[in-house]
Amino acid sequence: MGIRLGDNQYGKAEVRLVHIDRGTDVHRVKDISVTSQLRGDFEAVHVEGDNANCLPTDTQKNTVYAFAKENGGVGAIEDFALLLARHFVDEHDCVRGAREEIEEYGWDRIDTADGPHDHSFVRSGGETRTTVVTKDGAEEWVVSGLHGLTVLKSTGSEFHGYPKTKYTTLRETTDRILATDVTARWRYIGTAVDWDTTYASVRAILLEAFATTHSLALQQTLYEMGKAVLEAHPEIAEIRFSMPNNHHFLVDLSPFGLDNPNEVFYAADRPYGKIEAAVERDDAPDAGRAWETVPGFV
Ligand SMILES: O=c1[nH]c(=O)c2[nH]c(=O)[nH]c2[nH]1
Repeated sequence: MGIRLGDNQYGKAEVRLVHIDRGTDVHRVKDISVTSQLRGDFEAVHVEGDNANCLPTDTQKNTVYAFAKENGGVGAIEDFALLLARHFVDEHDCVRGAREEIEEYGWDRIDTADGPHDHSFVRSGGETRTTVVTKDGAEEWVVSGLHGLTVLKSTGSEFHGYPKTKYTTLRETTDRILATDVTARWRYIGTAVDWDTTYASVRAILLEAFATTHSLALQQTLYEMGKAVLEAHPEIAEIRFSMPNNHHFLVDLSPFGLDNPNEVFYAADRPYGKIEAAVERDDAPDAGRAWETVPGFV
C-alpha cells in the first residue's frame, strides 16, 4: 500500500493590518485581514520534515506588513493580493502558486459639528469587501465579493404557487418582508480592472436590483441581482450568491384583541432559508482554479 502527499498549501491566516495614509492632515484608513498561502515544492517538509523549501509563515506575515510600507499603502485589495502572489511565485523557486485572500473592513469619517473629522473614524456597520487571488505559474484568477450586506424590503415581496404536500403549513402571501444578508463573489475576466470603481458599481447595482425587483421568490431576486451585474460589467464572467431568507413572522395579536395588518413581526434568527446560485455569462472563459479554494458555495 502506497501513501503519498496530496494537495497542500500553507501560509499565515488573518494577518490584520491597518495602514494610515498620513500624506495630508486628512488621514485615510485601510483596514484589512490577509490570508496568504503558498503552493509548490513542499513534499520534503511534509514527508521528511526537511524545511529547506519551507518559506516560514512568519516571513509571509512580515512580507504583508513590509509591502504595505514599500508599496506606499495597500491600495485596492485586488492589487495588493496580486502584488503578494506575484512576489511569492516570482521570487522563490520552490513556490509555484499562491492564494491570497483579503477582507477589507470599512471606516467612515466621523461627522462632527465642524464637518467630517480629519483623523477620527467610525467603523462602517455594513458589508465586508473580499477578494481571493489565485496564481498558478503565470495564470491568475481574481474572485472578488462582499459579505454581510444586510437588506430588507418591507413590501414588494410575495411567495405563492409552490407545491403543497401533507407537511405544508406555510401560508401563501402576496405581501411579506423580504430580508437577507448578501454574500456574493464574482469572477473577473483578466486583471486589467479598476477594482475600486467596479466594486462600488457592483455594490450599487446589487442594492438597486434588490430594491426595485418586485419579488415572487428570493431566488428570483437573486437572479435579477446577478443579471444586472453581468449586464453592466462585461469584465465579470459570473457571480455567485449565498443569501439567507431571514424570515419575519407576523405575530398573532388576536389574543389581545388587536389586529396586525403586516405591522408587528417576530424576526426569527433560525432556521432560515438558504438560497444559493450562480449567474453566469454564456461565453465566459473557463474558471480554471478560480473557485478551487473558495469555501462553501461562495
Ligand atoms: O423566497 C422564498 N423562496 C423559497 O424557496 C421559500 N421557501 C419558503 O418556505 N419560503 C420561501 N421564500
